[in-house]
Amino acid sequence: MVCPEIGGLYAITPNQIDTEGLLIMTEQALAGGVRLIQYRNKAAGTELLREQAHALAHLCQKYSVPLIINDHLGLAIEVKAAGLHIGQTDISIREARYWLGKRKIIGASCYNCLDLAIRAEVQGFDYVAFGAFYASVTKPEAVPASIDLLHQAKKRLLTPVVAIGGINLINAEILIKNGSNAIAVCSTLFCAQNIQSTAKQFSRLFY
Ligand SMILES: Cc1ncc(COP(=O)(O)OP(=O)(O)O)c(N)n1
Ligand SMILES: Cc1ncsc1CCOP(=O)(O)O
Ligand SMILES: [Mg+2]
Repeated sequence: MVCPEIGGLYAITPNQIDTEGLLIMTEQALAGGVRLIQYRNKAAGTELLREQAHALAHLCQKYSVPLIINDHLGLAIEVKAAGLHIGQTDISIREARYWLGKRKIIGASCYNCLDLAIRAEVQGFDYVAFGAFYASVTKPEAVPASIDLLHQAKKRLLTPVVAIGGINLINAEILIKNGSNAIAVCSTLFCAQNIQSTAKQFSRLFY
């Protein structure tokens, strides 16, 4: 499936336990032109995940920006999110598609592996994500991916490509020039002094 919604700055939320703070930061990112939000919180328990996902769904609706939930299918269904991001150790696309239906966005982590992405396209994922392209403070254990992988992916795939991992305002340009449809960013965006202006600067790289 070719999905026109996947492009531009894709914000990955940080492990924030203060919901009010998370909403303030996310709203600044949205005001700066973020095109997709992924709710990812590896530190939250079930109740906090539910509270934050509901609050983010409401906020994203206000800005008409799709909210993608990381890992948790049930949560994506509960908050009527626009989609789900799944890694290789998460649930299968078959199960995710069965519960979410054709109209939701389902993204796949393909790490540094073109074969995974080719398979993901056949299986009907809406985007494939590669990375980490650069050292990530959010996920230091992520496997490194090369720019050459982007070239190969663009030759072989129709599915939009998302680049992730240690992306900042300098290296983002290289990833975009080499074929990334979207760049997924957590720390450079959410640790910025001015989140809105940082989001704007990332967004401008796409036009
Ligand atoms: C856009 C995007 N790309 C990759 C990932 C990583 O997903 P996964 O491999 O499942 O690891 P966790 O994020 O769950 O730690 C992602 N979340 N988003
Ligand atoms: C979830 C994930 N997968 C690979 S790197 C990463 C984290 C991205 O965050 P940052 O932009 O802070 O490196
Ligand atoms: Mg995961």
